[in-house]
Amino acid sequence: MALRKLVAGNWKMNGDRAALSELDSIDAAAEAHPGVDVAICPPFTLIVPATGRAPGLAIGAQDCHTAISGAHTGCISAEMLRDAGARYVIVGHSERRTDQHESDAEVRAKAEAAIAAGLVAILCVGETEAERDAGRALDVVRGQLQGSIPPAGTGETLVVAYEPVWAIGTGRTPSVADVAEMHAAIRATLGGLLDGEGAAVRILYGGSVKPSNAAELMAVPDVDGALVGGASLKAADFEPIIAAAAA
Ligand SMILES: O=C(CO)COP(=O)(O)O
Repeated sequence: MALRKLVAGNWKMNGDRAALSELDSIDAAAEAHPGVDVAICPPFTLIVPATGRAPGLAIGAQDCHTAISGAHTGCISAEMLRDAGARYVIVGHSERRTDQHESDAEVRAKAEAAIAAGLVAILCVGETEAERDAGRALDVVRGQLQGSIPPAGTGETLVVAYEPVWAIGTGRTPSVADVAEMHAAIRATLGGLLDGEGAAVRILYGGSVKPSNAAELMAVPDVDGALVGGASLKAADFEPIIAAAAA
């Protein structure tokens, strides 16, 4: 089943108000390709101005807390993100799994909080280079999915992003055959965890997606879009990726 593709940009800890000018032509590119969903996940500080500046784009966040509110200094809840105008939130990014020691159980709780707040959770999984070299990539990702997929997730509320850690920000990508093998394994695992809904959950590829490789990645079976880091910061790089997803 061909699912509607989603191209999401993760700005990570980059961007100030001046950078929002990039959204003008990204918004126009999204409008020019109505068959593709386009989202930008800027830092928290830019969510409100981003929604005001680019009403045609879906805006997302890069993390949320597991609780709705309370004594959690410095944290942001999914409800707050929804109130700010966000529609998506990334959970379980490998940078947070490493830097903030987030576990699969915590990632699942964040995804559940996001869905309860009416957001779409983009849940990230992916193996390290050592795990791939040891032949464990499929097992590692299956384990992450089993530990973190919310059982109530549907095609409307949940997106999975496969991001091999060693491909993030390195310019390296897995072979098309390796991406195909992993996405097929993720699809099968989702089927086991979510029954019929597993076929409706979009599976994005992320890790050094750029204009020069987007077309071949988007053509891989069960690649339902991309989660893009560095190449989402500049409209000139992001627009061709949107176009590749639309082709
Ligand atoms: O981590 C990523 C997106 O979440 C990928 O980052 P790059 O596209 O910069 O490799």
